[in-house]
Amino acid sequence: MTLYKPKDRLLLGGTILLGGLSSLLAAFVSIFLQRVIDVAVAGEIREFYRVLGGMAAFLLAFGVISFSEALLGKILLRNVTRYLRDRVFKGVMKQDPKEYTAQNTADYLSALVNDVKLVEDNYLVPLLLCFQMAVLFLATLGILLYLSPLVTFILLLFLVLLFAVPALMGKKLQERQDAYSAQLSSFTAAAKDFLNGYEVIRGYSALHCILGRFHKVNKDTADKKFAADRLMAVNESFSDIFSSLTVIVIVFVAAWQMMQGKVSMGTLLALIQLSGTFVTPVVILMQNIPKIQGIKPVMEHLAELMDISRNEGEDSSRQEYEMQGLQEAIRCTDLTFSYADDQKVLENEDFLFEAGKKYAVVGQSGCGKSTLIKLLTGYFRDFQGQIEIDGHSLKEMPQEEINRRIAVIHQNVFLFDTDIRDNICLGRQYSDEEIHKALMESGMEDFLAGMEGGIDSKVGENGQLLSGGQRQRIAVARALIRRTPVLILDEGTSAIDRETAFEIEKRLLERRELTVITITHHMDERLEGEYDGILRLGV
Ligand SMILES: Nc1ncnc2c1ncn2[C@@H]1O[C@H](COP(=O)(O)OP(=O)(O)OP(=O)(O)O)[C@@H](O)[C@H]1O
Repeated sequence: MTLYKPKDRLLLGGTILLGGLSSLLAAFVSIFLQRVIDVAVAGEIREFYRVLGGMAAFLLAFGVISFSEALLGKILLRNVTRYLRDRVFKGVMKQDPKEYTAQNTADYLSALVNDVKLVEDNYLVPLLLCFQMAVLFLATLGILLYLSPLVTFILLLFLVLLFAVPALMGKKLQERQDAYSAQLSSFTAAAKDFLNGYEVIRGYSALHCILGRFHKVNKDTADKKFAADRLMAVNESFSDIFSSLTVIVIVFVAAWQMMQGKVSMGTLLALIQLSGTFVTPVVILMQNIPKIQGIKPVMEHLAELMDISRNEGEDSSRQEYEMQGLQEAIRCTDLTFSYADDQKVLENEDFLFEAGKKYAVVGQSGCGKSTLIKLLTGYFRDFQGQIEIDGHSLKEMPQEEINRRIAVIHQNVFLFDTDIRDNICLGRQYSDEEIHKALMESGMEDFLAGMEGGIDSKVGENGQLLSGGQRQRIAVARALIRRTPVLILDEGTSAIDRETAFEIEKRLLERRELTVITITHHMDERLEGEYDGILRLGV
């Protein structure tokens, strides 16, 4: 899985380099310490000031390098997490509808929020730290070897034993991290569900029951995290014991060597100081290596979501579709479709929707009317039989080409949490005239006149600041402004009062160039005569 853009690789290299350099400098503090003590014991005052000056310059360089390294590290984290979220989001949105709906949207949310955070905390930060600590460790080892080979040899014996611990725990921790990540996803799904159900919970006094469910999923999540943390605790306590033991060993062995006259007072103090810089990297490496090993399943999950690189074929087939609009007809031949293998929703259906004509599709609830729309608009393409738009097979048509020809006004309108204008234009540029026309045709002007912010009024989360009818009129305007030659109304005016709905539909049916397909349970009898064909599904 690629975590970095090419320019971030440079950043990573720079961070590692500076991190290594600052660790190297940190290890050399002990040499200054040794020098200053030995000079002081010998009473060499001039040499004492020289060492002091050197120390000041050294600290300055150390500060600059350490700050630059910290800053580069933060920039790297920002870039990588941003890049990861962008790629996961893009990958998820590019899935085909069947793949997309196979998982709960909370899974995607959890990947974007929790899993990316886990990668930051348990992979990126530890990885940078480990590089830095590895350099610090090697530098310390070199200096230790120079000051006292005996102490170094004893410490190395400890190490062999200590690195066995994270290696043994890595796999178990990986399993527990994986379980925690999956549980976080379930937690997000449940919390999202309960929060969305606020009105039902209040209206049916279901709070007690929902609190119980929340308590359970919350407890399971905390337990899964604790299971992983418990393993980390073993690791952490082992590290603490090791730290104390190392210092004790160094002090005793070095003091014994001093009594033998083999090391100076300065070397003894330098060795004591080095015990810190020897222990710290080892402890940090011990604590972080299992984290890095444990994050593998989370990274694999993110990689799966990112790597859905579907070729939507927008450019490759543009030539073929130069003909704009709908010239002749949409023809469905022997159309069969099922969601599950054993249950056919549509079976051997034939339809012809000719350009400029008006059709009503009627049928009882559950007979497959909305499914037919999903097939006509290329949402599901794994049907049997044929759908052709002006002779072109819809299965091979790029989505963009289908969207240029067909717009749907859905019964359940989704509105983004922005303003009315944005919900109509959906990121495209339209002239004031085009917007005005769409507002008029969708019957929106009346209700906009009563709103202080007009078309720039906020709609709230999924349009909750508006009424159902107002939301539906926005959906009508959203479809009309695209000026597609085909308009499908999936009960698209059911939330609007009868008279306004009649007016809107009548106006649409009067537009000669427009092909209209209305899906409805209740056809206004005044409009029946306006249709060129009434298709009955499921009879
Ligand atoms: N995403 C889906 N996965 C599985 N089955 C589905 C899915 N969507 C719809 N169905 C099933 O397909 C059948 C047809 O559903 P569809 O929504 O097309 O009916 P409809 O005629 O539009 O119904 P209504 O008039 O009540 O809106 C139903 O039995 C429904 O349970």
